[in-house]
Amino acid sequence: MKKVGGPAVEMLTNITTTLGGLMLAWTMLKPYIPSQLRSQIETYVRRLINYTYPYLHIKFAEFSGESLEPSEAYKIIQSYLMGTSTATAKRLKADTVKDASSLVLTMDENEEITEVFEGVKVKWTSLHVSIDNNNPFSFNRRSDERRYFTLTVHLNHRELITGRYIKHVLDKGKAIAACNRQRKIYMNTPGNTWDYYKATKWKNAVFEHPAKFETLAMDPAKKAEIMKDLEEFTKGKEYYTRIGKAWKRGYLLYGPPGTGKSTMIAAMANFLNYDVYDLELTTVKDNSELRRLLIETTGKSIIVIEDIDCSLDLTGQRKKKEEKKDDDDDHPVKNLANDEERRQSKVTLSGLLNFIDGIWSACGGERIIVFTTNHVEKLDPALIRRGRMDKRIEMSYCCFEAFKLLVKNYLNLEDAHKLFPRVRDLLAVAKMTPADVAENLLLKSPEDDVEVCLNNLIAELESKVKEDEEARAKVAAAEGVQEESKDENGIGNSKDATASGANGVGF
Ligand SMILES: Nc1ncnc2c1ncn2[C@@H]1O[C@H](COP(=O)(O)OP(=O)(O)OP(=O)(O)O)[C@@H](O)[C@H]1O
Ligand SMILES: [Mg+2]
Repeated sequence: MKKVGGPAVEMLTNITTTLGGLMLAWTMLKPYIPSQLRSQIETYVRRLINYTYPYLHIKFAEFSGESLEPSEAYKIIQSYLMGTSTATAKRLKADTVKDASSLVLTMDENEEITEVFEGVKVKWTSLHVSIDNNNPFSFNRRSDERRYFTLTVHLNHRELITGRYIKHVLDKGKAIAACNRQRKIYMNTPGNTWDYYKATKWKNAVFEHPAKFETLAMDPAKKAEIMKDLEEFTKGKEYYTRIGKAWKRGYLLYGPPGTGKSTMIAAMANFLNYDVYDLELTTVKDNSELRRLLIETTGKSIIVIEDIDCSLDLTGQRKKKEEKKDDDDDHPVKNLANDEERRQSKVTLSGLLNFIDGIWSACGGERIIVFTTNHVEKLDPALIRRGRMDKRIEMSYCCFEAFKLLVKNYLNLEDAHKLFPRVRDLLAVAKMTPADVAENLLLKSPEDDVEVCLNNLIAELESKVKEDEEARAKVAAAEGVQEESKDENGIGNSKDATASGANGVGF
């Protein structure tokens, strides 16, 4: 790259200074010059400036065209400049608040900063222009004010700046914006189908769930695999583009209540720094409302449909008839509560599948969709087939490793305890969820200590083992009665077969 130095720089600086003086004089004289002559002079001056002025200006306006939304480029540059201006600008302003605790500082209006990129000096100016507005009733901020960022650099470096530098600014700006933004949880609220403004809409709140993978009690190898999978997904933009697949990933979390499915979703959101859209399907009136809601979701988000088996009748007509009775037996409360909503909602399985498959390609990407269920066997295979649900994660009963993590979280106990071997033996046979184990590890009174909590847990595990044994004995007894009745009807049973084999009597 050719650099201008010595006398050339001096000459250009002189020209620039002279031009600056002339422009000031022009601004003062302008009102006294007839308009026709004025426009002619302006045209010649502009030509002269373009010919001699050695700098390139790139302007980024806050609002472009007729858009009511601030321009994406402006917002990204604003974030980018937060990093540089905090260190170098003399006048800063507090712009937004992160996590309700720390201020995010940005360069003040009409302030400028410089930085050096690959040895080239770059100047950023933040401009705020107020425009006289004759309409006293105007509520539109845009008609009164204009904000810009201007990038100034020597013309010699045009290629570097419009290529590598701008890319660097956009990449870094996006990363800073993601880091500084307040994460939100969005929930869809019931609305009125006939009135657009009262239709189901996303309402949001700041997302501050404390769940982390570090505190999630589950098999460590499984946890590490999930974290790796998520990490690869976030870095996979190029990969997804290359293979021509939308940048999304589907997770199905299944397992009994209290095994940590919802906690896992919160941990995922915190790990990835994503927003969460908690989609309550029972309040969505029909497929078109569902489509609108999904289109309104933004990138870097997790879209969650909890208890997919109870949300809607998404198991298809075929299964509906066969399993209607089973469903009612398994979820008496959920089914009664949702019965009315199910009748009203016209969201269909195929509607949901179409939107899951179709929407992503239209709306960019970086979205994760998570379904949770307590009854994976009841879901229509179409809903959870590979490609739609890329990863199925079973959240299971508490194992010893998970227990050790819960003890560390709840009782601050990192070392082994003399009661651990007993807990290990019991957990190997008893089915207890992490939620139930955690409940026993909570200190409920000032006298409680580690030993009291562990003894409580052991007592509950023992009674659970006993209950399970009794239940198994009952089932075995019932099966024995059935076997006997088969014998009486002259049908052979397995015991006879084993006995004859043992006696060496063959064919
Ligand atoms: N694996 C786990 N690790 C740590 N805490 C857990 C775990 N599982 C459950 N918990 C604790 O139990 C509570 C309930 O768990 P959670 O709501 O995540 O269960 P769930 O599987 O979503 O249940 P449901 O099927 O009823 O929705 C959580 O608030 C958390 O404190
Ligand atoms: Mg849950």
